[in-house]
Amino acid sequence: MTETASITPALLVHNLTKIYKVKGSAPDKTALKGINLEVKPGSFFGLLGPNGAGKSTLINIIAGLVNKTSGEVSICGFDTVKDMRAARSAVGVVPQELNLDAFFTPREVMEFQAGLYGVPTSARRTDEILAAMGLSDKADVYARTLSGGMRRRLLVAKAMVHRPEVLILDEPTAGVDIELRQQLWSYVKKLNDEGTTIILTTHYLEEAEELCDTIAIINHGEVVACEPTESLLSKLDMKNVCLLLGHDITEVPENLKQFNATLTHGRRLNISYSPSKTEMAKILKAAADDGLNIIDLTTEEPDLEDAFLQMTSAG
Ligand SMILES: Nc1ncnc2c1ncn2[C@@H]1O[C@H](COP(=O)(O)OP(=O)(O)OP(=O)(O)O)[C@@H](O)[C@H]1O
Repeated sequence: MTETASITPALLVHNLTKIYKVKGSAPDKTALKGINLEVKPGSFFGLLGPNGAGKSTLINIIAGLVNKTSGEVSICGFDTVKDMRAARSAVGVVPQELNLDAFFTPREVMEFQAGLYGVPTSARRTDEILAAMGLSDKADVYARTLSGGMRRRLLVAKAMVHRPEVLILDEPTAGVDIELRQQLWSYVKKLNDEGTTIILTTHYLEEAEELCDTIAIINHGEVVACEPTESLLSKLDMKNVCLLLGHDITEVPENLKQFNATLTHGRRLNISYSPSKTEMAKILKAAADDGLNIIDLTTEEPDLEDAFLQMTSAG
């Protein structure tokens, strides 16, 4: 099926600016410099960027917690200002802070939230969501007795109460151990498979690489990249090759020095190169001219960490 321009984006951000007014003589802080973003419905979208890049500001504007300075944001076609109620019902946000009322139980948190969003009792899924988050046996204990990981999962459960079409997860796995992280992801993936659009901010690049079909990188309040994960990675003009030798050497041989080869072990040479500028055949010829006996060769593609560093190092 060909995509048509008429599909309503899950999230549309147009020319969005945020300037924080700072008290006193300090200059105002521009956190977002006219950014544009489009998230397709059903996408698993990653929002990455170094600390202070503007991710939280963006998420808080989408969630209606921070006022924008200029520009437009719409969720599933609803403008966050003109159609505020509809926009808010279309989105669920899992915040970074573990802000839960200590004297509510998970069941009460869920029921209270369902009430706030007007979810009829017959349509509530408190037990189902708590079970999916591994919280069934904690459903009736005070939130203050829950561990950090459990609180995080309760916040995810809470954000899902009104079945939002778009779920935003702001650093959801910070402080969550590996096993529970897997559990969280399997539930979030299931929601995504069922059609929920997921927007994720994370510092775990491998997590974004594994989960997200599209990734935006934001730096200094600007979007520096936004494209399908695979094409983002394939654009990186960098590859690593590792040569395993049949004999020990003590230093990088003469002909391979031009490729900035490094000796990581008596029999292992690593070379990073740009495929567009250097042909592998040239590296192999240099190695042969150096009289090296290569018994094995492995190549490595760049990962998201490389992309991230490359895209954010310019600023
Ligand atoms: N209330 C505020 N008043 C003034 N400046 C602010 C305020 N909130 C954020 N900023 C500034 O705006 C910029 C963007 O901050 P933001 O929290 O959105 O970044 P971030 O990408 O979410 O970072 P992190 O990954 O650390 O959460 C930063 O320079 C920050 O200091």
